[in-house]
Amino acid sequence: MIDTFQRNINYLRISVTDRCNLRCVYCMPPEGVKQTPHWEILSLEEFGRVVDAASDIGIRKVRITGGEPLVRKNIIDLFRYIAANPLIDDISITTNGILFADMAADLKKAGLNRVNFSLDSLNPQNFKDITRLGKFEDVWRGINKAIELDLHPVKLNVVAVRGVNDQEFTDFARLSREMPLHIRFIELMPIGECNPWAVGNFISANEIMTRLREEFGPMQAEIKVTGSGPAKYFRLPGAKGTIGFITAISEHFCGTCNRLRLTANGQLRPCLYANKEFDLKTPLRNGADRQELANLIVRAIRQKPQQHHMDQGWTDRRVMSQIGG
Ligand SMILES: Nc1nc2c(ncn2[C@@H]2O[C@H](COP(=O)(O)OP(=O)(O)OP(=O)(O)O)[C@@H](O)[C@H]2O)c(=O)[nH]1
Ligand SMILES: C[S@@+](CC[C@H](N)C(=O)[O-])C[C@H]1O[C@@H](n2cnc3c(N)ncnc32)[C@H](O)[C@@H]1O
Ligand code: SF4
Ligand code: SF4
Repeated sequence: MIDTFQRNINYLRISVTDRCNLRCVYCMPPEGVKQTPHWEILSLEEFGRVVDAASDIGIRKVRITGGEPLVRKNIIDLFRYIAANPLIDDISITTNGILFADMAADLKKAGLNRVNFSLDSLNPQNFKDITRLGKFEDVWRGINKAIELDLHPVKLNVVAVRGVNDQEFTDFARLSREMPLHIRFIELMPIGECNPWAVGNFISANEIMTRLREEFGPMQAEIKVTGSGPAKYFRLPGAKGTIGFITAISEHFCGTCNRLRLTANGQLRPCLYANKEFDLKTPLRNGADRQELANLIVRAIRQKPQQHHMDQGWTDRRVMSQIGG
């Protein structure tokens, strides 16, 4: 569906749980966030009904995220359900990768097309410090499994944080030379847990680019890596993979925004950064049919804002793990 600002909204991101097996420093406090009661979280069947209705009004791509989507019980069933919808042509996941390796083959069989891993450090100790709970080797095994199973393009999300992983940017770039990985540096957004800490530790994509050029020389702009997101890609000479930038702060991409978000408790959120949400849980549980749900989704899309206002601070009660990144 085309929204008020002539953007084609064809991408739905679903946060299937607000729970997570890690506690990344920029995303969650050490004790985790207060969990939503079980009954408030949509069932897999309810998520499936929303996807069906959304596909009727033009959603073609679905990303499963969280919290950590792979901690959700029976999550593979949801992939299988979505894959059976002939209108959906791309099913992807954003995961911290801890549980991925052992589930990869089943996920692929159920319909997963591709995977984005969040990995902020290539150094096992630094990785542990950032995630508080994670083991680097588990994620690394997952990444290799994704390559082996041809879940291409395999992307790595690296949230850039000054004093935390900026000493590793060149290592990540080197990795893109050696392996068929698309490594995306994400500008830290002042959301939830890391606001206002994020402001002091922010590194712009421009600064990262300058550092990489100093080390590797000019990079070639890459026209397209399969995906629905806002990253811009470059390639080092002869590299198997690419380097991408997600410039949510320094150069926002709201003008070409194509997405909607559904939170784990059934709220449709037209913009990551605007706290306006549309309740789908109540109608779902009151027996709304596919057409009624589709009408509600249309109503939400009509109120999608033109752009974010991150400069005005974060006033939402939600944190990133509840919105799905
Ligand atoms: N401001 C803003 N940031 C976003 C948006 N979508 C994604 N991001 C940021 O980009 C990060 C990576 O997103 P992913 O979950 O990997 O998905 P993607 O980049 O849309 O996926 P592809 O389809 O593979 O391009 C997110 O965690 C956010 O930090 C958005 O709509 N607005
Ligand atoms: C919230 S996580 C959910 C999925 C999964 N747990 C994971 O980490 O991939 C989705 C993405 O949001 C990113 N993220 C979380 N907080 C962020 C912030 N404040 N600024 C930018 N990206 C953030 C994470 O790095 C991750 O790539
Ligand atoms: S970024 Fe992902 S893995 Fe890290 S705490 Fe947030 S939800 Fe969990
Ligand atoms: S901040 Fe909102 S409008 Fe801008 S790209 Fe993200 S979701 Fe779209």
